[in-house]
Amino acid sequence: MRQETSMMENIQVTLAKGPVVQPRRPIKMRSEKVTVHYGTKQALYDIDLDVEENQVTALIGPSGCGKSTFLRCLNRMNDTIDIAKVGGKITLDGEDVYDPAIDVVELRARVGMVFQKPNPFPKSIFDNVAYGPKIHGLASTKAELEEIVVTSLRKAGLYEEVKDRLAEPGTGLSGGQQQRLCIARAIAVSPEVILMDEPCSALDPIATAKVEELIDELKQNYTIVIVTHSMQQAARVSQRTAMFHLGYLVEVGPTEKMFSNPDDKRTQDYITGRFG
Ligand SMILES: Nc1ncnc2c1ncn2[C@@H]1O[C@H](COP(=O)(O)OP(=O)(O)OP(=O)(O)O)[C@@H](O)[C@H]1O
Repeated sequence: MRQETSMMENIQVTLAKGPVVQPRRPIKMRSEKVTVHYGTKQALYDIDLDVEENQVTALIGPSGCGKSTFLRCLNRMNDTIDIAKVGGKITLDGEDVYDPAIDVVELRARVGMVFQKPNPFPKSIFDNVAYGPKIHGLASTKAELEEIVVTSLRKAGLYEEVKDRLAEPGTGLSGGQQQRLCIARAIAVSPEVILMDEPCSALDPIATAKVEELIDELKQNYTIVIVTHSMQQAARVSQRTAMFHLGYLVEVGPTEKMFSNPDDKRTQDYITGRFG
């Protein structure tokens, strides 16, 4: 009970530092009655969720509730899983992302993804970031490409640490630096939305703090959806929180409200550590 109270106190302290009034923003992505089946097993039921522009939306809920499955619906990463079948509708700026006319490679440049475990390519730091802009034809000269790489590394808060070793392998960086390199790689193709699937779960507290600071800065230019198991992290970085349970979206709302006065008992139980 004491542990529960102190977790709530921590979250309250974190929230107390954040902005209090959260005006609603334009809707960047909208999910309507989204379902996912893996074979015969249903993983998501009728998910209606609006993702607001230039905000961080946190997806929380106990293990196996469908957070990652939902995240992967947003840029059609579930297409890569043979047995996954997605129903319902998802739009990006009002455009149906499951429309057969949509170029999925293009979609994934607009809706980028950062994974749980940093996964730099076995290439140099420079090439890791340059790869996307090259295949998408975003630079017509070497100088333009260099400019994109440097700007992306700066935006990811990594440039100062790596500027003297851009030709060295990305895999030689620390875990936290590798994760920021992966964020730079996502940024390099000028995405509009960045999906993050537990981006700090493999990082130590200092590297986690750096990535969290970065997420806070990135929301000025990008819309971010993050899956996290850490209630403190959700409270620190997000403006909106969506609570999933057993494949259902239990509730979604301003993070402050979700952690201080949730509507649903399951949210209350989860954030106070009663299950999960
Ligand atoms: N590739 C897959 N094939 C079959 N079933 C899957 C697959 N991926 C996920 N599932 C199932 O879908 C359900 C939701 O899983 P998902 O990974 O989306 O949950 P989660 O909330 O992200 O979990 P965690 O917090 O543990 O990462 C689970 O029952 C899981 O076993």
